[in-house]
Amino acid sequence: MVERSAVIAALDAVTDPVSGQGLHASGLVQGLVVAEDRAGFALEVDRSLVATYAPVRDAAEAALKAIPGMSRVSVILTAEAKPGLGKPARTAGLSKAAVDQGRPKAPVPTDRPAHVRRVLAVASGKGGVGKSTVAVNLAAALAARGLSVGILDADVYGPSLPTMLGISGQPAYEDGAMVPHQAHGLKAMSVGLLTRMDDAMIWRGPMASQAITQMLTQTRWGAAEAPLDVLVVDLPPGTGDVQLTLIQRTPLDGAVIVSTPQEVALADARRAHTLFQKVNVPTLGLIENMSGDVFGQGGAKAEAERLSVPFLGDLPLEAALRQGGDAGRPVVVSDPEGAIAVRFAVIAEQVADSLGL
Ligand SMILES: Nc1ncnc2c1ncn2[C@@H]1O[C@H](COP(=O)(O)OP(=O)(O)OP(=O)(O)O)[C@@H](O)[C@H]1O
Repeated sequence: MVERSAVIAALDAVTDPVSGQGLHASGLVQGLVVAEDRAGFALEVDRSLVATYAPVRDAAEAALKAIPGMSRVSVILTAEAKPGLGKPARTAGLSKAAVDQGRPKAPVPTDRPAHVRRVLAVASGKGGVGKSTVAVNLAAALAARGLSVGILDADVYGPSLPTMLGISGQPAYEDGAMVPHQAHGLKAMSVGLLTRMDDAMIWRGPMASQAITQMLTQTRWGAAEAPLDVLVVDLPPGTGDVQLTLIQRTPLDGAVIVSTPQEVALADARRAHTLFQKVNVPTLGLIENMSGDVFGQGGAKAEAERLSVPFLGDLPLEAALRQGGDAGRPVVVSDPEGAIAVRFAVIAEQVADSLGL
C-alpha cells in the first residue's frame, strides 16, 4: 500500500526545469491517481515544451517506481490544449461571436476531394492521448474490411504518420497532383512529408489550413474508376482556433473522438464534441484509449452516454501498440488476428456502418 504523500514527495524530488520547483509543487501534475501499489498521472505542459519535458516524464516515472511497494506506474505527457493558443481565429472567415452562435456570417468554402466517398476525422481534445495511434490502426482495420482507405496526417503540431507507417520523402507530383505514399495497404499523406519536422510547429492558422486543403484536394486519393472509400484525417489535438478552422474547411462526414479514461482528458473530449456540433459534423463515437487499471476504465463510456453519442470501444495500455507505432508497422497489420486487431475491427465495423460503407 503506497501512501499518496510518498508519491507527492517523490514527485517533488524531481525538479521542474521551467519553474525550478518540485514537480508536484509546480502544478503540472494532473489527475494523480494512487491506488494500492499503482500510481499514474498526466504531466500537462505547453505544446512547445513537450520535448523539454520528455526526460522529466521519464525521471518522474523512475522516481515513483523506486518507491517501496510500487508495482505499476504510468505517466502520460500531454500537450496543453487551451483554446486560443493557435491564433488567429479570424482567418477562418468567421468571427468568434458567429462561431459561438453556431451561425457562420458567410458560408465557408469546403472543397471535397475528388473521388473520395467519405471523409472521417479522428480528433482528441488534447495531445498525447493516442489519437494518431488510433487513426492509423483504425485506417488499417477499415482496409482489412476490404475498403480502399487513405490517411491524411493533418497534425501540424507533431505529424507522426511518417514514423507510424515508416514512410519518408516528399510525395511525387504527376499531372499537377501529389501522389500519396503507399504503406501497408493505405494511401498516406502527411504534413510531415511536406516540411522539415521542426517547421511543423509554426504552421498555424491560415498556413496550416492551406497546407491541409492542398493535401486534401490536390492529392490523387482516388480515380473515377477506383474511388477511395474513406479518407481518415488525423486532426491536430485540441479545440482551439486551428482545429476550428480545419474542421470548417474540411468536408467531414463524421468524427471519432479519442480520449483517455481520466476526467481531465474527458473534459477535453467534451469540448471536441461541442466543436463538431457547432459545424454540424456528426460525432460517430468516443474511443477510450489507454484504458486500464492505472487510470481507471469506463470513463469514456459514461461520457459517451452523457453526450448521447455511441461508445465505440476501449483499447488497453499495451506495449505492442507503442512498439508498432515506433517500428512503422501498425499492430493491426503486424498481428491481424491479435486481441488489439479484434478490438479495432469492432470499432471499424461501427464506423463503416455509420458512414454507410
Ligand atoms: N493504447 C496504448 N498503449 C500504449 N501506448 C500507447 C497507446 N496509445 C498510444 N500509445 C503511445 O503513446 C504515445 C502518444 O500516442 P500518439 O502519438 O498516438 O498520441 P496523439 O494523441 O496522436 O499525440 P499528439 O497529440 O502529440 O499527436 C505514442 O508513443 C504511442 O505509441
